[in-house]
Amino acid sequence: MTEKKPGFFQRLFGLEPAPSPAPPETRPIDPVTPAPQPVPPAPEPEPETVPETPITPDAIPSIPEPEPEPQTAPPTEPEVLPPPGPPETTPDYVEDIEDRAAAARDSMPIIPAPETAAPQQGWFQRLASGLRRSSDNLTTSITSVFTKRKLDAATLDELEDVLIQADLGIETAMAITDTLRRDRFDKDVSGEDVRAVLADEVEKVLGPVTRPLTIDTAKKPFIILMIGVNGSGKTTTIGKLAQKFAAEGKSVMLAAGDTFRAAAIEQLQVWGQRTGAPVISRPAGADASGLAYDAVTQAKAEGRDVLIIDTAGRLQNRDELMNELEKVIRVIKKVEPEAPHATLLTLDATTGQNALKQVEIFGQRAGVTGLVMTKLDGTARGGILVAIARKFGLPVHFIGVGEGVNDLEPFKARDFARAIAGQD
Ligand SMILES: Nc1nc2c(ncn2[C@@H]2O[C@H](COP(=O)(O)OP(=O)(O)OP(=O)(O)O)[C@@H](O)[C@H]2O)c(=O)[nH]1
Repeated sequence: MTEKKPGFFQRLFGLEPAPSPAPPETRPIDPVTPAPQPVPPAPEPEPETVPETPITPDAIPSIPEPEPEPQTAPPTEPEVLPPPGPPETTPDYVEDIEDRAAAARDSMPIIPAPETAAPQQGWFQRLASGLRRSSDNLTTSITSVFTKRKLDAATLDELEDVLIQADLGIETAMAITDTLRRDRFDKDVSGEDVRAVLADEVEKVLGPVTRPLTIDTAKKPFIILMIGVNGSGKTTTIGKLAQKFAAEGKSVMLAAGDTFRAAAIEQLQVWGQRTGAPVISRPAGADASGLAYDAVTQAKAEGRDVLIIDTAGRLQNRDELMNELEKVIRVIKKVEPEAPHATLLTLDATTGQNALKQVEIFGQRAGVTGLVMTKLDGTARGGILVAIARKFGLPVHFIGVGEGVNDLEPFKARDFARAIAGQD
């Protein structure tokens, strides 16, 4: 192996970014507002000027919150689990919350699902344009490294740096430079040759994690638990998935398990309205595990095909919040011992290296079965998916490249590899 330049690892690890956006340490509890606002019409997008986390007007906005009342500590978890069927899960109570949910739904305007920014484009075009910041970053750096015609050791070192800084991970960076060293050392090599090797290597890593989310129709309902840090895209992804499943003719129920934020409950109710899926909810501040219990009980009773349970965003290092998540899972298992049938971790691609930590801790605490990476359109750090795939080998089910309803697609290794390497 070639000797590294001084300060190489220091630069590498010194570059680790803080997770973004930084979620609040305490959670506000909001009064429930009656109905969401209609989404404004979409202006034309400007791909060249995508901000770090683009919020397009045609997007599903996170419904703005009223002035928060700071709360110093999240709701505490009781030491002992309530016996099956806590008071708030009695049939009367369930009926009551359903009536209230139905009344709330009926009073809402029908809000069409936001379209993707460029619906006329095929998925690969949208993926490529979503990943443009990542691929431009890589290809520009690669081109600037390959100024000499013959491939030498210094150029390979520089290339390795570039690949690591693009968050691909040390192993993948080394695999790429090793291939070039073996096949092309002291030979003419162009940026295009390097991009081809990059695409092949990325595809090799991502191939094994490309696994679609399969809904087992024998499970009624198939229960999906959506988890992740604050703002990683859980609720939006639930909406997009609900839309997909509904379009496949499945009967879907949603559970507004992010009981900390009134806006998150409303956001889910809007998605329920759009997709025709009933939403089980409780007022903000209610116990999330009790809500999950109600939702599973009701979805079972109604013979729903799919139940998707939202959860409050939580940082992986907030132990008490991770305990609460474990409790939600335990309570779900009381009604349906094999559930959740899928526990999906949403990862915001813009968080870069911190996503590795999120996968590790959420995996340990909540038994993540698959990943959804969102916001690949808002970052130059899309390479992090490669590092995550190599390190954890967890299935990547979906990726999101925008806020529109069609901007979430099943993950495909070859497409991703070509797009990130800037290949058409
Ligand atoms: N650009 C872009 N934005 C996205 C994508 N997915 C979600 N978003 C946006 O990210 C923001 C946060 O999404 P939410 O779905 O509210 O995230 P959450 O994880 O439910 O948030 P909490 O409830 O705070 O934990 C919203 O503005 C979404 O529209 C994506 O793939 N691309």
